[in-house]
Amino acid sequence: MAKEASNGSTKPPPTPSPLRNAKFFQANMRILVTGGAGFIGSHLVDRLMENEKNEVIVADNYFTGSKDNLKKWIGHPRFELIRHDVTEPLLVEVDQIYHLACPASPIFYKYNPVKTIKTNVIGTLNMLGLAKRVGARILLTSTSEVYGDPLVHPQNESYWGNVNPIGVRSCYDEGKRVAETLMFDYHRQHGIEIRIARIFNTYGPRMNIDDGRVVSNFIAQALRGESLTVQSPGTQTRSFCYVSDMVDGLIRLMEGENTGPINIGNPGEFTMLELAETVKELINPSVEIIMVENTPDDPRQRKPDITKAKELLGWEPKIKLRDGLPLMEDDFRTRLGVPKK
Ligand SMILES: NC(=O)c1ccc[n+]([C@@H]2O[C@H](COP(=O)([O-])OP(=O)(O)OC[C@H]3O[C@@H](n4cnc5c(N)ncnc54)[C@H](O)[C@@H]3O)[C@@H](O)[C@H]2O)c1
Ligand SMILES: O=C(O)[C@H]1O[C@H](OP(=O)(O)OP(=O)(O)OC[C@H]2O[C@@H](n3ccc(=O)[nH]c3=O)[C@H](O)[C@@H]2O)[C@H](O)[C@@H](O)[C@@H]1O
Repeated sequence: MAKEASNGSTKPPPTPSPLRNAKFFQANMRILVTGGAGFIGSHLVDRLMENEKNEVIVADNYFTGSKDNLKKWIGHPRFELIRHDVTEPLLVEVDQIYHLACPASPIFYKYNPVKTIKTNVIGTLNMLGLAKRVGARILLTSTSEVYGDPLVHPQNESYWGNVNPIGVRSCYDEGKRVAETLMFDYHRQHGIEIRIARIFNTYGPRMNIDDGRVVSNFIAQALRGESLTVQSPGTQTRSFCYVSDMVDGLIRLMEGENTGPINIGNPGEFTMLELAETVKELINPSVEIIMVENTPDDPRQRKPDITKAKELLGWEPKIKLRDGLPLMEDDFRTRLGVPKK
């Protein structure tokens, strides 16, 4: 049983699938990754596939993800890729579910907000229903956006947040808040084994080139020789975690004994102007930095308090921003066809 934050009595977890006792059952761990064709999901799949005891099933509707991210596993006997939208029920027999499916870049989650909230609410309900039916443990990738425009800094998990319920970001941040609520209600009411990660801004290879998020925007702009677009006022802060650190944190959370929510992120905090200056210095000193208009409800500051992750998961990030940016640059150069001089 998970140790923590149950906020009330819980039922014991449901018994796992009868397949567990079947005569021809293989001792492999079957793992479903929703959103596994996306940025974080595909890196997670790479790590899970390294373990020969794991069978991995990816369910993705390819809204922001791509088969390309998984091409090295297509056809592998321990890997299966399903075109599936999580707003529809899914019937598979699995032991663990990493539930990532949801567009993450503000440009994409605001593109069809009704679909985004359906993905967060109905999609999470469907995955919890699946977890209940087969007795699987389920991990939700929630977000630091549940803290909204935070009035507490840095943010720890006991902060309830400052979120606009009717703004243009609400489909995502309120959607994730409901998803967290559903996770805890299924845990208390049905004994489902849950894990909640509150992910802070993550970057790395395989982000969509035109993803719209700040790190990928600045790197693509620097490589194309375009001006770096800092959205005003430029003093807003974010804390950036390299994707391999993130994947390590997610797996530790899934394998550990704590429900969470647990912040997973890198506490190194930068203003967007500082980030632009760093990208300019490291990638293309000849580009300009320009100030452009911002979007509504942009959080002014964000930095994770990772005390819980350190104590409960023995996790902390290893890769500093200055070391992670060049790793991402190499991947973007290859995809944009811009060789190093
Ligand atoms: N990258 C970050 O900085 C960050 C920060 C906080 C939380 N998260 C969370 O982590 C998860 C992964 O984020 P990412 O950065 O890899 O984003 P991403 O957009 O690259 O990946 C999301 C994946 O989910 C798929 N998807 C979207 N809607 C779906 C649906 N209805 N049914 C099935 N698949 C669907 C997409 O096609 C894509 O492959 C998301 O849940 C996101 O909210 C990410
Ligand atoms: O980590 C999180 O919890 C959330 O963070 C991000 O949302 P956001 O921080 O707004 O991400 P970006 O779009 O990358 O913006 C970061 C900052 O950069 C600024 N920005 C963005 C793009 C750009 O070209 N220039 C620029 O200055 C934005 O105004 C914002 O202040 C992710 O996109 C969400 O998926 C995720 O859940």
